[in-house]
This record gives sequence, C-alpha cells and structure tokens, in this order.
Amino acid sequence: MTIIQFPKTLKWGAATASYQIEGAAHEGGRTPSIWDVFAHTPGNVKNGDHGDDACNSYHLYKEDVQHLANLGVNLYRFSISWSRVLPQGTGDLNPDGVAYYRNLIQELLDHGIEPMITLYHWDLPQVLQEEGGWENRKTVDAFKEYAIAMFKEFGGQVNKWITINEPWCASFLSNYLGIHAPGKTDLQAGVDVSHHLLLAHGKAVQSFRDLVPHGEIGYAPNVGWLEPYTSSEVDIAACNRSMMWQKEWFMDPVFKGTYPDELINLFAEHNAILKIEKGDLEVISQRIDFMGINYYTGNLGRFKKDEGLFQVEEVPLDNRRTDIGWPIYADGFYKVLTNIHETYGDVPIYITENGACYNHEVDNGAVHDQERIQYLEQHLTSLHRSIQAGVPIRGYIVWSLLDNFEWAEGYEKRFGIIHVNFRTFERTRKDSYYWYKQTVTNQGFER
Ligand SMILES: CCOCCOc1ccc(-c2cn(C[C@@H]3NC[C@@H](O)[C@H]3O)nn2)cc1
Repeated sequence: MTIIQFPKTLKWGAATASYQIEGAAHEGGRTPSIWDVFAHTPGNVKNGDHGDDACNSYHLYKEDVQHLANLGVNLYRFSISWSRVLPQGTGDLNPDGVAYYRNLIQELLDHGIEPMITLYHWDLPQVLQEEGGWENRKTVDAFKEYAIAMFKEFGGQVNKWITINEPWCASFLSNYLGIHAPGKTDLQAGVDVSHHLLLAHGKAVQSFRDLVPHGEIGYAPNVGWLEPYTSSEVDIAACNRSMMWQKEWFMDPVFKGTYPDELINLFAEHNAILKIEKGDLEVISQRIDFMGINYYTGNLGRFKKDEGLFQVEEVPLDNRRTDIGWPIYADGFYKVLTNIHETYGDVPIYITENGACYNHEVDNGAVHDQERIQYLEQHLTSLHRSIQAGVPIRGYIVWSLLDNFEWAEGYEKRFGIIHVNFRTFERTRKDSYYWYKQTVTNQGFER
C-alpha cells in the first residue's frame, strides 16, 4: 500500500456554477443570459437540455450546504449569476438576486465553510450580448461595474474571488469553435473576446484592491497537456503551439504583460488581429494573489500538416476515457503544473476544477462510481507529486459537488460526487463522496 499524505495546510473544496445548478431561471428577477438563449436554440445542447430548472439549487441551497458541511471541506466555489443580481447588466441591483447570494454565503459561514466566488462563469446577461457582448469593449466596463457592486455587497464576508472562469472556453470555444454560447465561429471574435475578458479581469483586480483590501483574487484558466508523440522537433513544437492556446495566451499577459508573438502571428495569418489599446497590458498584468487551474485531460500529440489551426493531431494514449470521451492522463496534471511553475514562478495555485464524468445511476439508494474514485486517486497522486516538486498548491477543489448541466452535453454527462435526479431533484451521495470525505478528513489516502 502507498500512502499519499498531503500537507496539513492544503485546503479542500467542491465547485459548482450558477447556470449549471441554480435553475429558477425566470424567478426572483433574473433575466436571460447568453446560455438561456443558446440552450433554448434547437440543436445547440444534447437532448434539448437547458438550465431552466437545473439542480434547483436556488431553492435547495440549504441542503447543498448540508452536503458540503458533512463532507468536511474548507471551501465552496460557486459563481454569481450576473443577470440575477444585475438584470439589465448594469445599473440597479436586483434585491432578490442579492438576497439569494447573501443567504447562501451566510449558510456557508454558519457551517464553517469559506465561500470562493467566481464572478464570471460564462452566463453573460443577454441584454449585454445584444450590445455586442464580449466582442464590444464596453462590456469590459459593464463587468467592472458588476464586480465593484459584488465586492461592495459581499467583500465583507467573502475573501476569495475569481474573476473569469476558463477564459479559453469563454472566448475561443464559444466564438471560434461555436460549441459554447453564443456559438460563433469567427476567429477574430475569439481573439477580441479573449483580450476583453483579460482586460475585464485586470479592471476587476484594480477595483478589488480598494474595496476588499484583505481579500485574495485570481482567475481560473483551463489547461490540458499534450505530450509529444516522438522527441522530434516538429512534434514538440506542434504540442507546445497547441498548448499555448490555453496556457501562454492567457498566462503571459497576466504574468509577463505580453501576448506570445507566435500566436499573435499565427492568428494574423488567419486574418485575426489582436487589437490592444495603450495601457491594456498594464491593467491585465495587475498582481494577483493566486491562479486557479482547471485540469481534466491530456493526450499524445504529433505534427500533422494542415491539421487545424496548430497543425497537430492527437494520438490516443490508450483506450482509457471517461464517459465524456476525454482521455485519462493523470501524468499530464503533474507535467502541466510543473511547467506552469517553471514558466511563471511561485504564484500560489488553487486547483479550482478537476474531476471526471461517469454517468452512473442510483442503485438501491447508492451510486457505485469506483471509476471516479480511481480518477481522483490518480490525479491527487499527480498533485501530491507536484507539491513534492515545489509547486505552491494551496488547495484542491473537485468538479463537481453535484451532477449538473454540463453545457453543450446537457445533463447526460455527470461530473458530480453527488447524484442528482433531474426530475425530482433528489440528491444521492455517490461512493466517491464518501471517499472524498475520508480523504479530506485524513488529508490523504492509501492506494
Ligand atoms: C479543440 C476541440 O475541442 C472540442 C471540445 O472542446 C471542449 C474543451 C473543453 C471543454 C470543457 C468542459 N469543461 C468542464 C467545465 N469546466 C467549467 C465547468 O463549468 C465544467 O462544466 N472544461 N472544459 C469542453 C469542450
């Protein structure tokens, strides 16, 4: 038996996001977000699923907090629905929307759980999309107004804040690949949105310093790992180029105050021009207190001429995949974390998402998801290895507390350590919930 023992200081948490769990889409003054529109547009989401009811957490948040308290975690990472608190995107706050989050925060604090708020987890108010959305630089100012309002409302009770979740998904997956809302397939739009998201991040950090002086703020890029298929220069370059899209494109501006020239030029070759205004990069590279890292999967990659934007093709490592089809590559977790540490130095890191999709159903009041336990064991072992290698990991937050609306995949794809019946909203703790509880209690596990 091998014992994986984490430092006593490591924090443990679970994560969710507003559009994926709240439901009550038309209650309490909330107005539609781009995900309401995208999900209700036929063909965009599997099985025609949408977030109108989701996990009904808007009404069941006290039960969700009970599950968190029983789990023994220090942190609960959740996001605020921008269009629930600011139905017009800017201007007057919606008191019912603010009250919902104030009650949730108080419930967490009453149970000794620290809230970690994500300001933007993809659900842009539709009223702002109708003014151009993130392609319109004015949305940066709207986000700053929203962030300031939230800092003023909750900064006294909440210390840990994340500005933007997975900016690669919110820009390129959503505006170039067309897979997420608003579903555009325009590389220039993706480049514009990626810059405006980072600018919005920087403006929020600037405001945060005055309004929540003792708080901690960061953002949460998502990264994968592509291991070169051979040690040839072309394979190595192809993998680095592809990873640059999620890594350097979103980390160099924040930590170096520059965008990677290789991608600026590659986008320009495809007629997508990075448009920066004077002072933008100074705003974007404001000091942050931590970086969230979201990691799920990786693969082998090799150069393939004319294959997509980066001339790289993935070569299956082996046949082990989760139920969403993503390869299982725990070593990639270690590789990407040590690579980030070597490149960007000792910025503290919270793993703000890591988890697996397995679509088990309830069997006699239980959910036997041994595959998810194995995935967590493998990835926490890689995390432990990263900590031993000197990577400054502050916490691990599992995605997700609950099965929920997995974006274009709908409700079929289950990432929760708690099963949700989307007809009755009944929650059932999975075997992985009990395994995670034991791991949190022991600050480690045996395997
Ligand atoms: C290059 C072509 O690619 C085609 C599909 O491309 C992707 C990539 C990444 C994702 C993706 C989904 N998630 C999980 C969420 N993270 C935030 C939280 O809300 C979870 O629900 N992370 N990444 C989906 C699709």
